[in-house]
Formats: sequence, structure tokens, C-alpha cells
Amino acid sequence: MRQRLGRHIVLIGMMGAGKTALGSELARRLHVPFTDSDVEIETAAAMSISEIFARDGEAFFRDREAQVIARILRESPRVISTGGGAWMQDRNRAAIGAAGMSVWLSCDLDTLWHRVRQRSTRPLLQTADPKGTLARLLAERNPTYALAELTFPARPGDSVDAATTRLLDAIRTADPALVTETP
Ligand SMILES: Nc1ncnc2c1ncn2[C@@H]1O[C@H](COP(=O)(O)OP(=O)(O)OP(=O)(O)O)[C@@H](O)[C@H]1O
Ligand SMILES: O=C(O)C1=C[C@@H](O)[C@@H](O)[C@H](O)C1
Ligand SMILES: [Mg+2]
Repeated sequence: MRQRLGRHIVLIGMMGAGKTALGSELARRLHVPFTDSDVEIETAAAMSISEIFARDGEAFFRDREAQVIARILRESPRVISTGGGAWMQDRNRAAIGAAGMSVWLSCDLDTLWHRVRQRSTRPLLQTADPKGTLARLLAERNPTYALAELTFPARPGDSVDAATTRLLDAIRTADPALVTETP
């Protein structure tokens, strides 16, 4: 059975919350395309996110990010994973709200830290105290993430598979018309 989405499903949340991991699995199950805004920015620039931050700065990255998200939202309905800071911009929240369901993957600090501590691909965490930086960003951003249409709290011990099953249930419950089945 093919599935059709009435609007995009847009995953938001901190680095390590699982936007890429759950988003790609969700799209696979729904047989719809999956697009990751971080990947799209890197492809368009032919540079990694770290290189873009180092060469052109964060403000430049945020402009590219808004342009890329606006472009993805014009594509057919799909699962979209956004960068961790994307939802902080008013223009992105407005564009996402007009074209999709925003879903906040809410996650506690220790779980996030466990997942991102080995990564060197996230320039905002290249500080003397990366866990402290992550904690500060989380505290600053949580009230804005909470504006999402749907909040999906992480459950400790969940596998990606189990979390995706719960996520799909939560989306269907929040908006029963979002996913329809076509023969
Ligand atoms: N229950 C779970 N939910 C989400 N991710 C999980 C879970 N269990 C394990 N993981 C792992 O945690 C990591 C989550 O990282 P992921 O890259 O998906 O986060 P992200 O939100 O896309 O971060 P970023 O903003 O840095 O791109 C993945 O390696 C994933 O396999
Ligand atoms: O949380 C953030 O601000 C970021 C998260 C990543 O997904 C990337 O978009 C980039 O490293 C910035
Ligand atoms: Mg990601």
C-alpha cells in the first residue's frame, strides 16, 4: 500500500536528538522521500558544515539554511530533517508552519551528550567545554522548540526502530488526515 502525505513532516530539535536517524527510517516506512537540510546545504556548497562556518561564518550558514529549507518545502510532501538551529529563526518557523507538521524530538542533556560527544562535524560544539555548551544551547532553545505542533519525547532505551514506531503513532494521532493510504 502506498502512502500519501497531505503535508510535510518536519523534524526539529537539538544535535543528536535523532532527526536524521528517525527521519530517514520514517520516510522509508512511509515510502516518501527524505530530505535533510544539513546535507542539502553541504551538497549545494560542496563543503562540509564545519568548512562553511570556518570560511563564511554562522550568519552566512543561517542564510543558506533558510534558503534551502524554503526550497525543500516547495517539493512534494516528504519527511524533512532540519539542522538543530533552524527552528530558532522566525522565518523558518513561519515557512515550516505553513507547509508542514513540525515535530520536536525532545531529548535530555545526557542522552544528547552521549550521542554527540565523539562528533567533530558540529562546529558549535568545538569549544573548551562542549557539554557545557550543549547544556546552554538546550536551555536557551527548549522554549522555542516547544512551539512545535507536536512534541515527541525520547524514551531512554528505545532503539531507532522502536522510536520510529512510536513517532509514527504520535503523528497519526495528532493529525489523522496527514497520512493516507492509496492502493
Ligand atoms: N531512540 C533513538 N532515537 C534517536 N536516535 C537514536 C536512538 N537510539 C540511538 N540513536 C542514535 O543516536 C544518533 C542520533 O543522531 P542524529 O544524527 O540522528 O541526530 P540529529 O538530530 O540529526 O543531529 P544533528 O542536528 O547534529 O544533525 C544516531 O546515531 C542514532 O542511531
Ligand atoms: O544546533 C545547531 O545550531 C546546528 C546543528 C546542526 O544540525 C547543523 O545545522 C549545524 O552544525 C548547526
Ligand atoms: Mg542530522
